Amino acid sequence: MAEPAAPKKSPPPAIICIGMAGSGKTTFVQRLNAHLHEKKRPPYIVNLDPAVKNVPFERNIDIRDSVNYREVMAQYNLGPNGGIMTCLNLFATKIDQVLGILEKRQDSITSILVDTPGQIECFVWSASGAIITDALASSFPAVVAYIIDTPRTTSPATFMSNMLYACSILYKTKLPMILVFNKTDAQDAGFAKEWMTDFEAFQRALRESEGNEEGVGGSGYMASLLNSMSLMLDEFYKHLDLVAVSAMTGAGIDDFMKAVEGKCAEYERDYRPEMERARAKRDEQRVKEKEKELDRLMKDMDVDGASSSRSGRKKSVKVEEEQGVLSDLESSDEEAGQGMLERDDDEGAMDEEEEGLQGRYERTLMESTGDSIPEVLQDESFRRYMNANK
Ligand SMILES: Nc1nc2c(ncn2[C@@H]2O[C@H](COP(=O)(O)OP(=O)(O)OP(=O)(O)O)[C@@H](O)[C@H]2O)c(=O)[nH]1
Repeated sequence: MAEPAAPKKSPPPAIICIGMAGSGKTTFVQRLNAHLHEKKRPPYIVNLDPAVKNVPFERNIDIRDSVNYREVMAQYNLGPNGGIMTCLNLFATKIDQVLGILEKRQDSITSILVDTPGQIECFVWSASGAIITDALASSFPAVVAYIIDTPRTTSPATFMSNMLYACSILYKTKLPMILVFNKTDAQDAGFAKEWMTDFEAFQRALRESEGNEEGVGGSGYMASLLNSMSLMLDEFYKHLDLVAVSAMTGAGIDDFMKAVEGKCAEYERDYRPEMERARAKRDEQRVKEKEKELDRLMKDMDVDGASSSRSGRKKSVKVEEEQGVLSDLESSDEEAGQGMLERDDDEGAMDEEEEGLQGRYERTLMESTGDSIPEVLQDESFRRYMNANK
């Protein structure tokens, strides 16, 4: 009797760490990395912050290997934020290669950790940020870990601002989200849990903050705005998990990993079907547009009636041939990981590149001299010359 097939391993979750500057994203990724290594479940790490100087852990893919932030700023005459966005745009053009590498590795890794730039809007509100998150989410259960600097969120107004930001990220990325209250070694996150679960408690805190230096309580316009926003956020909190951690001491990391498991299940149940529906709609739209364009092209070519209809047919055959060539090119472009530098196997990529150059050189020679392999290429001494010059 045939052996029952081994159960298929579910793809590793992609944990995308997003948060305000200084909230502790890098320290959190470092802590998670150490924790997962300790559990013998090493993660795969992607750094998307082109401006960071030192990253205190080993990365598998680092945006800084593909684009030089300082050079981009100088070359395009950009400021720091423009530089980060342009680096992300350049990196986004290679995202299919990154995915190729990740998919190749997915059986041997247990999670993918993605560190993002501190300039949160450069990532969340840029086209490239959306391309990168969508691409990751299309192949892996993706979860956003929104890192919050707890000691800086204790006043109702800053808490509210942070929650609104989280809310906008949730609606922008449309991915399951975990609120990670970090730095709990310096400030307990009990107040946040209370405010998120007890609307009255938050209202009380708002009233108490009346007259303090932020002046947001009381009966003014700000107070009524905060009141109505907190009502709206009450609904939003139902979709979120809250975990309190300290990236410094490692407290709460187990809770975070449990929350990730829960969110992966949510991703499979709610997000994936929604995403697949959206993708199918997009593909259908694309096919329709292509058909329309082809139709228009055929009409344009059929300008002078029957005499040209024969040549029109010929041309249409040619168009089909050209399309075939195009789709061949597209599919060969999509081959996993070509050109993208993965930190542990870039040498292999170089060999492939050189192979490709020689292949192209030989093909060009063949095209210029006819179909058969030219004698010069059959010549052993020429081959040796080519190899010596590789
Ligand atoms: N007390 C305490 N400090 C922390 C914790 N996590 C991070 N920090 C400190 O917060 C500061 C910022 O941490 P980073 O990890 O660089 O923050 P980041 O969000 O990656 O910063 P950018 O990428 O520059 O936005 C550093 O001084 C860290 O030492 C924590 O859990 N507890």
